[in-house]
Amino acid sequence: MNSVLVAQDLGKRYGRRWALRDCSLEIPAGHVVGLVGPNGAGKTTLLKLAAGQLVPSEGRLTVLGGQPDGSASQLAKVGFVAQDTPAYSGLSVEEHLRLGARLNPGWDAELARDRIAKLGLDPRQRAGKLSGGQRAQLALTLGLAKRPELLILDEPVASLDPLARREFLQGLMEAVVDHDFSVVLSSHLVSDLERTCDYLIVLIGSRVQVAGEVDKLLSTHHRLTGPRRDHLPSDQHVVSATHTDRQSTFVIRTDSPIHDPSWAVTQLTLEDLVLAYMATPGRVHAGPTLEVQR
Ligand SMILES: Nc1ncnc2c1ncn2[C@@H]1O[C@H](COP(=O)(O)OP(=O)(O)OP(=O)(O)O)[C@@H](O)[C@H]1O
Repeated sequence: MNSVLVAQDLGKRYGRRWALRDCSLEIPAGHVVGLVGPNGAGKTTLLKLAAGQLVPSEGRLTVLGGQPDGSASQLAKVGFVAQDTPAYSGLSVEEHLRLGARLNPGWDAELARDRIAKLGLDPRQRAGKLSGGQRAQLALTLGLAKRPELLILDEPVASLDPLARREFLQGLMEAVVDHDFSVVLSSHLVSDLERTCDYLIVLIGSRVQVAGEVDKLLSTHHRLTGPRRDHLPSDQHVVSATHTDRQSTFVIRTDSPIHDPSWAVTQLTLEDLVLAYMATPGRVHAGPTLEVQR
């Protein structure tokens, strides 16, 4: 597998406090990857480490085959759009583009100019006077015009209204089609990820709970609803379980078809799947009775 990022026992500590610890994961190339997890899971820390903005306290991290050490060659390969879509408020749009050109050897001036024109942004307007959506688009333009092999976006659309979010993500997707690069995108807005991402990682407490291609994840996770049972067989990977007095609902992960007629089997949306992992991270239930044909 060609990987854009490989982390092994990666950790980052601030004083005595670990922001990320024992994090191991591998992100394959050629995907738009959605990174989700609850507040404080370590997503921003992981993404900043990958972008070379933080130095690991322990473990190993390889991004595009190199160390994210802040070197010019590594910085040229990785674009980073940070959480607060930063821009220099006193600089105009045009000045941002000029700065981008000066700082990035692979700068695609035509892409940047075309994008700004298409967005209808006035090149003379100061970034501080742009709307949140326009500032996010400017930050995305700066990230794209670097022509990175990997573009990392940390909750870029969190503060945008639904239309601005859609336009931002559409712009991102068009750029991926045109220029063929890998993307890692963190967001709490799973419905946005559902439209955008083809690979998902759920990170909780620094640990990957589940990772894989979205289609595959959706086809191997099922919701079972039926008469109350406290447990499923120990070989079942139970992601979550909820019970009323008379009814049980399990979310399970399996490649096999389910033939037990006492279960109503329904498919999950990506949001259901993420919530199932977030509700009961890492829990695997054991016990009797589920007929699964192998
Ligand atoms: N500069 C810092 N100093 C001390 N602790 C920090 C620092 N940055 C992050 N942390 C802590 O590290 C943990 C992980 O933070 P991080 O921002 O990586 O999580 P996150 O998953 O991105 O959260 P959110 O979804 O809220 O953005 C949190 O407990 C946070 O308080």
